Amino acid sequence: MNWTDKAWEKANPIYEKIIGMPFVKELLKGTLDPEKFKFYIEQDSRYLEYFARALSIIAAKTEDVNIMLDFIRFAEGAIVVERSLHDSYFKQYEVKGQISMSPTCHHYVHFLQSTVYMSQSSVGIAAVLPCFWVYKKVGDYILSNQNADNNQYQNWIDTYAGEEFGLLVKKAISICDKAAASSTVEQQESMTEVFLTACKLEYNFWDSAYLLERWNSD
Ligand SMILES: Cc1ncc(CO)c(N)n1
Ligand SMILES: Cc1ncsc1CCO
Repeated sequence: MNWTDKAWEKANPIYEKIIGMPFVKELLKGTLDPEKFKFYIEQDSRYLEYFARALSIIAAKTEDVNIMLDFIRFAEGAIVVERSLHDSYFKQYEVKGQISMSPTCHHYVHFLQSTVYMSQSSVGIAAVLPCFWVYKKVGDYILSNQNADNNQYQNWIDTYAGEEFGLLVKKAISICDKAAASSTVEQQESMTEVFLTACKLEYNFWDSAYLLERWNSD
């Protein structure tokens, strides 16, 4: 069994909870409160910038030039997706000025940042894998279960359920399996730990948008 098969088996209960979340269910039906989606998109824009930074750090740290190139391209892709969110949803929702990070967004981006800086590249790769894989699974789940025409969130759904994104996800999974295959058991355990933490943070990220999370002192 590949490392990613085992890791997904452990992550599956978290994924099952994610597809049962009100945020995801209402996104699927198109009934999600636009205020909640706006909150999500604003936070996601901050997230994607730091995600791209994390991917770039992995690119810089890996010894394999082919993997370096893959991660440079992933980082570019994340910035392109961020820009397209800006161009469409930010205009639609009239978002202006700098957005400050919610506690959960802050937690997630700094978890990624410290993991990629402090750990060897295989562990960094495992930490960013849920950002690819969970979104692909959720995007596909929504696409195959939705029946509403004219979903106001279709643009978002198509980004992650699309074939283009699917190819990137396959590539990230295969890089992770190769990295795990040349790692010790202890290193593989570290990979699994950060992978599961990132899956939990994906849950929290949607949850925090649904709750319009604030800092307690605000
Ligand atoms: C929080 C979060 N995780 C993953 C993705 C997809 O990479 C995203 N856009 N936002
Ligand atoms: C995982 C992910 N999410 C948005 S872009 C991206 C990587 C594509 O390069």
